[in-house]
Amino acid sequence: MGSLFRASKTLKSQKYLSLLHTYSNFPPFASTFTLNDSRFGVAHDFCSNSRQNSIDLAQYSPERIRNFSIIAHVDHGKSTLADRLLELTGTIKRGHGQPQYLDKLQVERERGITVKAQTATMFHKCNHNGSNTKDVDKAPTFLLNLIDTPGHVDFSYEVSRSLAACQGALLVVDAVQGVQAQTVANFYLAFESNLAIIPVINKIDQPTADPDRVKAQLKSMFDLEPNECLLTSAKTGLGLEQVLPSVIDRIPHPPGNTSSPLRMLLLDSYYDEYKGVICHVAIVDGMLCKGDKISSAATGYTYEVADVGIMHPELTPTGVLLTGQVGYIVSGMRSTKEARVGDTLHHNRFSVEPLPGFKPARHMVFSGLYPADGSDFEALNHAIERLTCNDASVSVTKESSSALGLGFRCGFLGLLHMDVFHQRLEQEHGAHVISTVPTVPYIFEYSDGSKVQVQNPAMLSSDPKKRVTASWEPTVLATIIFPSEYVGPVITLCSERRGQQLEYSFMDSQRAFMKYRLPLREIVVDFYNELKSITSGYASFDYEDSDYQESDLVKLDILLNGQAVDAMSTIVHKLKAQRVGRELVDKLKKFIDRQMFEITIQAAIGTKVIARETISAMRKNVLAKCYGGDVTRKKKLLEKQKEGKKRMKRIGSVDIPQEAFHELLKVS
Ligand SMILES: Nc1nc2c(ncn2[C@@H]2O[C@H](COP(=O)(O)OP(=O)(O)OP(=O)(O)O)[C@@H](O)[C@H]2O)c(=O)[nH]1
Repeated sequence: MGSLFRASKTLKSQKYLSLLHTYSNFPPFASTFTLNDSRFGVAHDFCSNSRQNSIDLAQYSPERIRNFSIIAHVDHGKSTLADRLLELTGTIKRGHGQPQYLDKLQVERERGITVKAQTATMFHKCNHNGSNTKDVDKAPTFLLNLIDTPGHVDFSYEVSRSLAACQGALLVVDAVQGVQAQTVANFYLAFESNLAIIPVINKIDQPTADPDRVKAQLKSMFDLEPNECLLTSAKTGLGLEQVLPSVIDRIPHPPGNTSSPLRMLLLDSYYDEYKGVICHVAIVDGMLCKGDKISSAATGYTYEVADVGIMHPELTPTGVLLTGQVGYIVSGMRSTKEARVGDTLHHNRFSVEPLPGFKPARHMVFSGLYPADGSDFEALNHAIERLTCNDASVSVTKESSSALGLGFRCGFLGLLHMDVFHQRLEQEHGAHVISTVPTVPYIFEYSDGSKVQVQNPAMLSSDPKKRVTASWEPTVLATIIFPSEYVGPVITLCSERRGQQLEYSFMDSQRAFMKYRLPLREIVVDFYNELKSITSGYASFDYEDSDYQESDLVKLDILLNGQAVDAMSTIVHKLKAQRVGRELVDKLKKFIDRQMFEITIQAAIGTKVIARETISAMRKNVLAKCYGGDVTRKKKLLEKQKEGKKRMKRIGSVDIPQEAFHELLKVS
């Protein structure tokens, strides 16, 4: 495409026209496309659909496109920096009154974290040598696709997918906190994807900012040159003018072949009530027009493109997407099973070599999801299907529990991911769910020689002929960075969690760096909170999955009035069974209201009871504190009690509130 712009005006338009006719499904001259670039002198009719569209993408050859991500440790300022860049390029209004513009989900705004990668297309005039030109009118305009990514380790799958559409990344590091665990993880994700990395030291407005120390850390850990670091404050705007020129100058343009048949990578999708499935795509080769017929390499299904455009920052139809561009398509896909993230879409008339796609997500935590009201199973099914369209990293299979009825076993990338998924189910789809105790995927070997992966304790065979002869649990390689004065407590915590130290060094005089192999089971629940509390909030933590290790595992059952509640059983290390059993029983006692009869709560391994509590009988009288005769107040309290009961789950004869299930999740 580079030569395209060096060629004559006629050649340019002819080449585009011939490309369009070769690779689009439109017959020659039936479709027209308006090329408005004044340098061309003439306006060419090119594709009928873009006539109404004010943005003309035809003038952006790959040489004038930069696709980049913003990556960083949690809270180092990615979303704020993204806001400033969107304002700087006029993509959103300054003072638009909505900080962290790209954090669109309610859960993101409430928790102040990014959980979904978001793309926004910006246009910026700049001279290619990287300096903002004095003569703005003469400088060429670049099309910049910015992808804001989550920082939390549970969402690193989002980061690695986003990086597949990029050639470069801004590695944002807090000038006070310096390099943290997710800085290390994200750097290696970008490095292994061969991206150009621009270090950005942010928050330099802070009184305790120490950019020189951070520069030294970046040099010693990643060999990034101090003079390549940009110094910014996304809050005050200091130093921001260097960011986009550096992106244009230091990040290569997308490769891709404009004259090859269309190949586009499906990056993400979500369900829109009005438009159906909307897919985010990156055009790797060729071009796509509205009305084209495309096929999926994964499913073989064919679709007609009903709408195509860019996120600028909201969906903006352009009628066309060209090589190197990132945008969205609406193609009448009906379900999430059709929109497969990592799939290659191509014109149905040409068969193409599929793109490598993405590594499948590895699920770290499994949990059962059941409708709070058994009759809502279909509604929950529908809600999960819609949500997995926007979160392809969740695995879903149907399962049934004797206590909770029909439900789903879902695999998540971590506990925060699981929590966010629940919240989104409730907030975005109005579903009320009960989740079972999370478990990690164990492997068990039986006396008949068979081996099974167990994602649900209920799957463990109770057949006496099939005794468990060996068991294995998954482990992770954890990176922990923290101030050196906390070395003692961190080592103690890791040994309590059955960790094995692999590496121990100092990044500089103030910060220690440790690598541990830890059983996944030990970190999924509250390891990070504990680590934060023993280091006064200064430790950062990240992990990658590793091998399975042999381990002595047992199934721990919870019995209510002698009846086992399958949704509450869990698999634990034998040495920890006693403590975990006691904690589970104590928690349940706190959360189950006294009822008209006595309730016994027991924790047991096989037939051996290891902990027991009793709740004595009594009806909870909600009107006890309500003196006097205000009928409306009494009615209100009784209504509230009724509402509360609806949210309880009757197991055998015992009503268990939803919170009890949630509390059990926190026991490790
Ligand atoms: N003082 C100062 N504060 C900043 C700056 N940039 C961001 N912040 C603040 O830092 C906090 C985190 O900023 P975010 O932009 O949400 O960080 P993030 O990296 O996107 O966070 P995650 O999406 O959760 O990973 C917010 O309170 C911002 O206002 C800066 O340059 N200076």
